[in-house]
Amino acid sequence: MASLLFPTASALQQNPKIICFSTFKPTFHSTSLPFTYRFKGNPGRCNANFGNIPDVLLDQLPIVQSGLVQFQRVTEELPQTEKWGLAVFAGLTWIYLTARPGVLIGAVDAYLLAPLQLAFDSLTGRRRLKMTDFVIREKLGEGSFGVVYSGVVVPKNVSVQETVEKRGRGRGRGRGNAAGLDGKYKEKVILKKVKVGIQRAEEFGDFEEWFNYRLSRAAPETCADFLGSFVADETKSPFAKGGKWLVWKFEGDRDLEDYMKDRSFPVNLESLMFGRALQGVESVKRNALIIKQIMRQIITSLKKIHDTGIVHRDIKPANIVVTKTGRVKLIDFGAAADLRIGKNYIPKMSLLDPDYCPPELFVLPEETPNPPPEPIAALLSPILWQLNSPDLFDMYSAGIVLLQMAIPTLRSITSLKNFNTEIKKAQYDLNRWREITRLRPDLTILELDSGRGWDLATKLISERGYLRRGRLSAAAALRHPYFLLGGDQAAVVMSKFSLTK
Ligand SMILES: Nc1ncnc2c1ncn2[C@@H]1O[C@H](COP(=O)(O)OP(=O)(O)OP(=O)(O)O)[C@@H](O)[C@H]1O
Repeated sequence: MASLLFPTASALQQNPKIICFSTFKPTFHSTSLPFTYRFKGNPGRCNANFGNIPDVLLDQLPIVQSGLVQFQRVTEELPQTEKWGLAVFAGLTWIYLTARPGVLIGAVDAYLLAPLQLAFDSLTGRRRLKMTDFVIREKLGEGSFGVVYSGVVVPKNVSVQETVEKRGRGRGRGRGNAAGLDGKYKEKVILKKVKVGIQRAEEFGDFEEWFNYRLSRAAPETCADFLGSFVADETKSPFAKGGKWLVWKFEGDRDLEDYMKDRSFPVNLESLMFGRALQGVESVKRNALIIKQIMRQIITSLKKIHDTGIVHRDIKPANIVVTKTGRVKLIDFGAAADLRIGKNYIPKMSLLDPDYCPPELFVLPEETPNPPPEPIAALLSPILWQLNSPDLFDMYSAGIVLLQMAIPTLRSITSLKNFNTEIKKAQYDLNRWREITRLRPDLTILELDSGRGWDLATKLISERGYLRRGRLSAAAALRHPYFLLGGDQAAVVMSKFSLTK
């Protein structure tokens, strides 16, 4: 990195990488350098602060500079109207390239940041994981394409024979210390074994890896910290030679589904999220604030991933982990689709959990063709996004999560299934559902503050309206009165300053 701050004449002569953009006509130049740099007037007066500019960008500056000179020369000769036309065209192109899902930033990510990340990870050894780096603790779950385990990282100077931790005290999802492994094994991880021999499992494993790397660059705070992948080099249960494994940092003991199964929900999340800041608040209001904070975090994360062109497609409490600092993170990107370049998008294929899936079933209309090659898909993606608002798919699922958190009787699998049957009958109109339901929902939490929570729920759980819109996007949901002036944010801030947490 080179730091450029108020360059003086001598600095300009000494540092081959200083360029003053504000002027173009030459009065000073240095030829002792690989490029010829020209500056107008007194270079000591050039007072732009470039901050820390990476060398790789600085190397591009001569090209940019000469481009600007060329541009100025060309436009100088043009008549005024054409100059305006050019400016409008440049403006519209800029708007198009920066509109969601961000063709320009996507190209920077694909052609610059991803290779840089790969180079950095290779240099630091992050991409050289191997099976002997980990000891498996216990199986946490199994999906269609993978089996998930908790595990620990074997410290560098230690070699272990066993691949699976021996049973003992303190076992279980990261609780207690790593039993039998004498406390040296402090770094807990989550490992997902991609199933071998299952149709499309390997493909989904590769997609999940790709999405995790992409999000680790674009929106790292939204998802579990991805450590990389490895291929097992021998068969030693549960490893099978040639099988692929994905590894994440262990983010928390329980996911939102685990917390919601507990009768004390949402109070069981209070101390994690707010410390003691809600003490003294009346019970219903306290519950409402906890739920609002969880919902705010889920929707903020959704907004960030949607901004990158990614739709998660499997939002549900089991795919939301709560960290020990009270942060909510999204996991399981195996079903996600990047609609900027068409990654993991196959027309008419849905990989859904029917309990959380919106009525349209597909993220894009069924007649959408197979995506073209990635650069072309990327160029067309703002149009596709404007016409179809694929992000609203996740917003419906988020609405179901809100309803389940706020209405205790909707938390069991059976009652959620009944709800889905009823809401279908009510044509996905929550107000109509309220009149016909036999589930006797307690709507107290949603009815607080003049029913703001209920209003938000009705705008998330709905059919798509005119032009496939209607349902609130993540950005619009965050502007809904339910979140505006929400006391949950104030309580989070207070808990940060409180020493009693
Ligand atoms: N980084 C993590 N930190 C803590 N717990 C995690 C993490 N990743 C996953 N888990 C736990 O493991 C469970 C299963 O993970 P996940 O949902 O990714 O796999 P799955 O659904 O079983 O597999 P599939 O991808 O085949 O659907 C989660 O519900 C969560 O409780």
